[in-house]
Amino acid sequence: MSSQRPPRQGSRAAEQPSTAKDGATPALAVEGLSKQFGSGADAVTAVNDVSFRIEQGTVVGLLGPNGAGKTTTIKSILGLVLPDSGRIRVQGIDMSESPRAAYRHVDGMLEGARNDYWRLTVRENLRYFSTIKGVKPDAVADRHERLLAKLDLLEKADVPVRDLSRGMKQKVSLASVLASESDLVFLDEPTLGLDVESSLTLRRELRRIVDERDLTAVVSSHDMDVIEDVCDRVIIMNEGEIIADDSVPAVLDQFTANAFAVTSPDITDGLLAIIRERFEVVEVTSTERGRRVEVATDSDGFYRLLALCRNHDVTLSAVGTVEPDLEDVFVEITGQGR
Ligand SMILES: Nc1ncnc2c1ncn2[C@@H]1O[C@H](COP(=O)(O)OP(=O)(O)OP(=O)(O)O)[C@@H](O)[C@H]1O
Repeated sequence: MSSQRPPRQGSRAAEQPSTAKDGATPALAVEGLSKQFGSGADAVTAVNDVSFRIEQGTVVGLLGPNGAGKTTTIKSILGLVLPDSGRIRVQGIDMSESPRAAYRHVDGMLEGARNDYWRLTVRENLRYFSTIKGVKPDAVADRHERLLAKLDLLEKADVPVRDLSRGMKQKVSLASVLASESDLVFLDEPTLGLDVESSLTLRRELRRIVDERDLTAVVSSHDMDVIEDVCDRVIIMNEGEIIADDSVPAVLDQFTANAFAVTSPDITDGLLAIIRERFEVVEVTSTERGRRVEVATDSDGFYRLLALCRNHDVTLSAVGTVEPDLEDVFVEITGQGR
């Protein structure tokens, strides 16, 4: 897994060398990408001068509220949308100069699915998607078997895709993308519609396969657990622009805790009412150690809360900060929920 740390927010192509510091060509380099839909008063700028690069072996989460420009960015890279301006290079190959050579490296699964052939069996789909990428399926048959095993699809390998459950179809979609031997894959909502356990398995296997094959992946998901579990880095878009670009821990580190929690069996309804009057209570839960009250406040407020508890003879069984997760960070910087 790559440990590269990209530049902070607002990096621009002009400031970036064409190769990474260690001399390696990035798996993907997007420079000054812009796309407007419509014209005149109805014009919508979907993507506005977006630049980023992704080193080989990195998994990047692409996030943003609805209409942020994620799909337009991905579709531009996949050649499904013609950008107004900008340069896209895959493994150093310019997409507009040598599209065929560039597309050999790229594959994607859009909107939680890809066009698997429903009449073909699972195994046949994998062979088909290898073939269209110019890979001889017999040469990678062992790899396909391992992929099917990892995604728990072996038992269904000879079943036509149309006869599978939704979750299984989802896994076949993912397997087909991974079977194509592309080294840059776009996965849009890879866990959409999966139950909790299947989602967990898929996340774990996806990460393992990516590491094993040194793949580069761009993952777009409304499920922040997917991003936190699978991604090394996160790019957040809003209104067609990149507003954050950093490793997942660094993005989280930019936000200090702004919520605190106290827990005690001594927190009575009366005290809770006083706390509610003085603080913004986020959540009250019952725990084995007593009532847990979470308040949104800064550290000064937290000390006032502790003093209030002390004055009411409350013996605290737990106190602590509530660390922000990616969901909190996302809401904070985009001002919108998912
Ligand atoms: N084919 C199109 N014609 C006109 N406007 C479009 C078209 N495709 C996208 N847009 C507009 O461009 C903007 C960015 O859309 P895009 O689909 O790229 O956003 P997104 O971040 O993928 O959003 P979502 O999470 O809802 O899929 C939106 O305002 C959208 O309405």
